[in-house]
Amino acid sequence: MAAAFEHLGLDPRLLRAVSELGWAAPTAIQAQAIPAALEGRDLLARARTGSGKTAAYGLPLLQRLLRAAPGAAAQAVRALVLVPSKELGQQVVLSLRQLAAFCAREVRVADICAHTDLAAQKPVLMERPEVVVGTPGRVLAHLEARSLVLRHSLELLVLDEADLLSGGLGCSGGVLW
Ligand SMILES: Nc1ncnc2c1ncn2[C@@H]1O[C@H](COP(=O)(O)OP(=O)(O)OP(=O)(O)O)[C@@H](O)[C@H]1O
Repeated sequence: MAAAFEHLGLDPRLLRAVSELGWAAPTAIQAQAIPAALEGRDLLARARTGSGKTAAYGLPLLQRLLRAAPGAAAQAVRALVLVPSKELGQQVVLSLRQLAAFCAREVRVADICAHTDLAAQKPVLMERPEVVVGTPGRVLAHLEARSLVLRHSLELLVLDEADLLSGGLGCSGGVLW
């Protein structure tokens, strides 16, 4: 039987969010992935659709950002989640915000997936959110415009639905989901 969420070493604020969502126990992918990710290991995970992969990376990602939260003066983008479509991105943002509901001040999640004017998204990034969720095209455009700077602050990279992303990125490493 899978371990209870309480036995995974998660921050009480994350446990409270999980409880509010009514989740009784981790799914199989969550029970396997969360302890390994909390140890800081790079992961490549695959599970069927609807198996709870978003929280499998989302919970350890949030935990890591909470565990070593720098002071407000050092605010910067620390985690990047790349998604293949804006629709998936919106789902991921919603899930991460639900999981971060009780630490929303410490960990802010920005959505730059929408295909709106770049200038309209810049204020979101100027807030220096800890987590950015975006499609490769949008992220690249913001990097080129220097409205997104990752070089000195990025700690965590997630490639969600990496099989759909990899053609566009030509990637062969990182944290793949
Ligand atoms: N431990 C859990 N207990 C109950 N429900 C859960 C649990 N973890 C996730 N869920 C719910 O299961 C649903 C599917 O989760 P999620 O979207 O993360 O799956 P997924 O594996 O990423 O799916 P997809 O491959 O379609 O993106 C969501 O509604 C989520 O809230």
